[in-house]
Amino acid sequence: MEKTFNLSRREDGIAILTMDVPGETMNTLRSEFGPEISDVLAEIKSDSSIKGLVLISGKKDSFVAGADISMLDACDTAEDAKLLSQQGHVVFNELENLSIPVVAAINGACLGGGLELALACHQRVCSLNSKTMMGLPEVQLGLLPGGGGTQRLPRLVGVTKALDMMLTGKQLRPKQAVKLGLVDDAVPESILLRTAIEMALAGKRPAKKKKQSLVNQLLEGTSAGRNIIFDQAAKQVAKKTQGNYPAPNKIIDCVRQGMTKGMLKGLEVEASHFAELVMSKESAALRSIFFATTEMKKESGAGDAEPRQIKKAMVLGGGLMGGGIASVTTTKAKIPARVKDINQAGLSNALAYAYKLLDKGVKRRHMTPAVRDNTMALMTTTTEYKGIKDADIVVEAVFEDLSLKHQMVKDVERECGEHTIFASNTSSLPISQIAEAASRPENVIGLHYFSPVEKMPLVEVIAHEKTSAETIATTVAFAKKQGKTPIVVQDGAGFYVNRILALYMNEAAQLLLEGQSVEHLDKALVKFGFPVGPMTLLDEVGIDVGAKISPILEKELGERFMAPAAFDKLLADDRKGRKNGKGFYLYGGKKKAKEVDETVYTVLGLKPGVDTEASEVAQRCVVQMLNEAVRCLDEGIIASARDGDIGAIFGIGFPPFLGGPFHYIDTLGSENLVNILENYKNRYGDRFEPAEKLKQMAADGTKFFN
Ligand SMILES: C[C@@H](O)CC(=O)SCCNC(=O)CCNC(=O)[C@H](O)C(C)(C)COP(=O)(O)OP(=O)(O)OC[C@H]1O[C@@H](n2cnc3c(N)ncnc32)[C@H](O)[C@@H]1OP(=O)(O)O
Repeated sequence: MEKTFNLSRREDGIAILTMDVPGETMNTLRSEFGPEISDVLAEIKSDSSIKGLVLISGKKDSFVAGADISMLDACDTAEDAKLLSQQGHVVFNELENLSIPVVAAINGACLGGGLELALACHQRVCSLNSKTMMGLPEVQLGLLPGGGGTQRLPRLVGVTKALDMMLTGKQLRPKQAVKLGLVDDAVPESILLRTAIEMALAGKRPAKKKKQSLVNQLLEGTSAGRNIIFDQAAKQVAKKTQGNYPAPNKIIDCVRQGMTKGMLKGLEVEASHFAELVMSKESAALRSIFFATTEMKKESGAGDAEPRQIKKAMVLGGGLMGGGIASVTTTKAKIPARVKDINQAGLSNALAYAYKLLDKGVKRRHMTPAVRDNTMALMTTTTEYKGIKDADIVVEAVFEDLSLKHQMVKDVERECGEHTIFASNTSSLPISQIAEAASRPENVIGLHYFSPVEKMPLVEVIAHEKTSAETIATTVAFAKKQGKTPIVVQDGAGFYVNRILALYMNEAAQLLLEGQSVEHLDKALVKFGFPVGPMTLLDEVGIDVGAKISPILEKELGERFMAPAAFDKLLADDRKGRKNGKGFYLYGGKKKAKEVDETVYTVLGLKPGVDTEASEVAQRCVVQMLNEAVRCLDEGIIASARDGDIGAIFGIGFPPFLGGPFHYIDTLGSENLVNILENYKNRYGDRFEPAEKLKQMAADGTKFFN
């Protein structure tokens, strides 16, 4: 069998240990490597000519991406998982206890177990390659660093900073890693190996400890101080996770026990907690998201169709969405974008949007002002159709007005090339209706972004029946370059995400009209696992936007989408939400905590105070979303349950620890869900009628995923 580890000796006594997993694009750690690495370590220990060791990756732009997540997925019992962690401890401890200096030379992704491997080395040097990132992202998989990271990281960089890294899963760039003390140096890739060799030749040295503030020294230097840190961290975790994610508290416990009772005890606790988490339903759900998104990265969205290259883009409309789209096009995809608006204000907004994003990078020191300015030069502006003949794609982001979009289709076909794609960012209008104005309908497609564009990872690529496969593939590739996760959905009012969101929001509105308070509603859905509650979301998206979409959905999809009429009173009272400082909440005040605008009850003629059990409030809203998601799958709006899960999680923040609507239905059981819906139908009306596909699955006892 081809080897993963290759040991080469130099005349100066430094040995180079190269890790290169055969046939893989990334190095990952697998238990099967155990015997091989143990043999290599034995060889090193027995060879007195070896004066030092440098560990490096044989992969381009990647050090080690962590433990093989598929290996973790294959664990049948907690004991299996515990053994994996303990194996890692044995190898990493043996590496750390070598008498010769061991230096990790890091280029590219160094994540999870990969960073734990580097932490077991005596020193670390990384390249300044833009792909060099270091972090312990296990918490994002519902796990914790099971290769000694919960013990070595706090001892290297301090408890506070170690907890911050492990509880957020943040990935550090080279200079950030040097500043933190995670690595000893960051050098150009061309001299990485040479630098590591020099460090090894210089002999074993204690890692450069970064000076800590007096407060931190006091806090971290005493058990009482550390307990304050741990208790504070636990409070923050409780607030952020609402108790829905077990990993963070176990990370805190590993660090607490290790710092209190010693590293040996800490490693023992780490292996036990790691094992429990590997077998947890939350981690299984989060791992399924990793596998799904990794699989989607390789899909064109249109079978074998080859995407055309996008060398230049145009964005019509420089407002909130247009500005965001132009910004991610230039700052992420590095594709020139020409923004057209009817006035300078819109153009200035787009420029300011991009500059603000880039300047944040300069302030955080991971971008130079020159890079910022060169990237800004990729964005040009115009109030006329000039300089766009060579645009490969035009993204339209103007008002939801069909006649206006028809005019733009005609303008683009007149002013641009015959292959130029017209991609509409419409959030509700069927693409087939927009394409009616096109003489080349095969070039017309929907490309629906979510606000804020630079943060929300999802885009919906909406094909109407005449959209060509090449147009789909090209649009999907364009979105991926922008750093987006695209799902291809079929044409239909509201597409997928807004369609399932609409019923969820309507149910929240019904609950409000029944007397639930705004804050009770929002707290109930945040407790369930959403990032924000429905009333906050409506304020953020815009009450006027929601009011515009509802009648379109009702007309196309039926009266279950009819929004409560009382909500018209909100618009009559000019309540649009955050955008005009008047909605369900107060805006512009000095208080940090958001306050409900109590006058909203007067406008709606309500006296709140019913406040039913939060779990039922949440369930009524969520089962509406689940039921409609099943209808979307049944109608072919989404191609798979996988896409439906990713769309809901990445588009509206459906709780990731539940794996998405379809994983959640499997967890609930379709029969159980049908019973819940039937019960609500009897109590609250036909809008809870279970989807036909769901009833069939309940009868057949089938699941969406095996
Ligand atoms: C011991 C404990 O501490 C437990 C752990 O270490 S848990 C694992 C922690 N590591 C991670 O969470 C990192 C996961 N990977 C990524 O975030 C990304 O893959 C990347 C940032 C490393 C690289 O991203 P990108 O350049 O976009 O490449 P892909 O995501 O497409 O990945 C390329 C192929 O590598 C496979 N892969 C990457 N990481 C892992 C992993 N940890 N386990 C298994 N496989 C991994 C990925 O599936 C791709 O494989 P393919 O065959 O090419 O499709």
